[in-house]
Amino acid sequence: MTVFPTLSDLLDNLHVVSIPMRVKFRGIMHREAALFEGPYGWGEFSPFLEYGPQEASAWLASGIEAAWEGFPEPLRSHVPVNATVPAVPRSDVVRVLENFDAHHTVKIKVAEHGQSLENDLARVAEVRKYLPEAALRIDANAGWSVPEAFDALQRLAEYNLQYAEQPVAGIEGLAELRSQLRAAGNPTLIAADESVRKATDPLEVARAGAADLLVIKAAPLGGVRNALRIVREAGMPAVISSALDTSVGLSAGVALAAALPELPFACGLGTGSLMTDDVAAHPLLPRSGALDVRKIEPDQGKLRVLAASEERRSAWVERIRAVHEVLVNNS
Ligand SMILES: O=C(O)CCC(=O)c1ccccc1C(=O)O
Ligand SMILES: [Mg+2]
Repeated sequence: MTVFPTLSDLLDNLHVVSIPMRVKFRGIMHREAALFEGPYGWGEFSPFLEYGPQEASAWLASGIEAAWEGFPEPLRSHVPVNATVPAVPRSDVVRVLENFDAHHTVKIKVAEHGQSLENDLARVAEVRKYLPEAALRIDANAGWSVPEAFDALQRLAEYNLQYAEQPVAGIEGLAELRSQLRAAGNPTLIAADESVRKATDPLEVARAGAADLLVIKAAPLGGVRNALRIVREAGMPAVISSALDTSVGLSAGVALAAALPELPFACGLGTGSLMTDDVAAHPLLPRSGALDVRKIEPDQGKLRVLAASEERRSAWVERIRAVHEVLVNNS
């Protein structure tokens, strides 16, 4: 990065927000995010709370890129997005879907800790019953073993899944599952998510031929330009997805999706619909199943209403201090 803010540049106009969610996701009901303004606009820093400074440093680099460098030129004006159904009980599926304005593509979370395959099958069946024509994809967040994933994907074959995202942990597991499915005549495509965004080398999946496509998130990959380079070098189709960000963070994902030469699948950037509120006066919410490519500025009133407690703000200031130091030492 050519331009790099000091710690006080980041802290001088820091806003920490806590946004209530409509539905539990990754076990949380409130999403916290730190936002800051630089010469090019606003950036977001919102690594999940369990991430240490090293892992979180890519997220800070992404927020800094947005605020101190801006985004590359877009190649399109709209980005089609999927609806996302968290691992809710079957009885909540329709309520969740109703929060999304279009349903051409739906991603359904499965293999949640403490649930059974029967819960997953019921959830997918409920989505299909409500949306007979939608393209369906599942995301197991590495929650299955290879035999469990094989069994689950055989039982889900009747839904003609668009793809299965990170069905198992690890690149070897993905490759093994993929060849078992093909040998059994099951054509379900395999997408890698955690195996890209949490890997020491994000290109390893591509080299190993362990997946058919990549799920790419701007923040954990260090920002839009770095993610663009990874997609280019991987030479594989990419689906851009959110990290459950505010509209500021989502706008980095949208900028990334808009700058990709090819965008064959709907992106997982419609997650604003899972939140009760947002920092922008006009949040990045899907219209007719797509997001506009546009710049996002938080609204001062929203920042006030959604402000986190003093205690949580201090925790984020400490976190930024530690993560900024990692970036400085790595540069
Ligand atoms: O891709 C989507 O539809 C929504 C984004 C999503 O699922 C997600 C959001 C936050 C953290 C992890 C994930 C994930 O893809 O695993
Ligand atoms: Mg995923």
